[in-house]
Amino acid sequence: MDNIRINGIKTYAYHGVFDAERTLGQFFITDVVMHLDLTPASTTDDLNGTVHYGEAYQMIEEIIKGEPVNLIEHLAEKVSKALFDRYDKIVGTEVTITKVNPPIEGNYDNVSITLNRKRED
Ligand SMILES: Nc1nc2c(c(=O)[nH]1)N=C([C@H](O)[C@@H](O)CO)CN2
Repeated sequence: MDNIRINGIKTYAYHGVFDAERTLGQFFITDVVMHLDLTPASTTDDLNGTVHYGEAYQMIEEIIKGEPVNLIEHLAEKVSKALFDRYDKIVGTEVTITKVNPPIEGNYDNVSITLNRKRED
């Protein structure tokens, strides 16, 4: 299946279980894969045959900057649902959210979760 990817959306936001995360905030990186048939766009050279990734970016960024939630899993679910609701052409999504510097002691680079979702008809 063809796909459109938006990679490395870096956003400062206030999601997390702990009070400190809600008050201080932290950086989140969001990577999105949208599965759809790109043949209409690739054959006609018409933007109407695909998803405008600039518009999708704005919507995703608004969600990440929006109402704080506890879990990055829930945040990813909100992004995925919004993409399906806004774009009929999308048949599947992969949303990865990374906490760049979470308040967890240890030697590691970062933490992330990935949700894979298919359109339910
Ligand atoms: N699976 C998850 N585990 C944890 C999350 C999360 O979003 N998903 N969040 C936290 C805290 O908010 C974290 O930032 C610091 O421990 C804990 N575990």
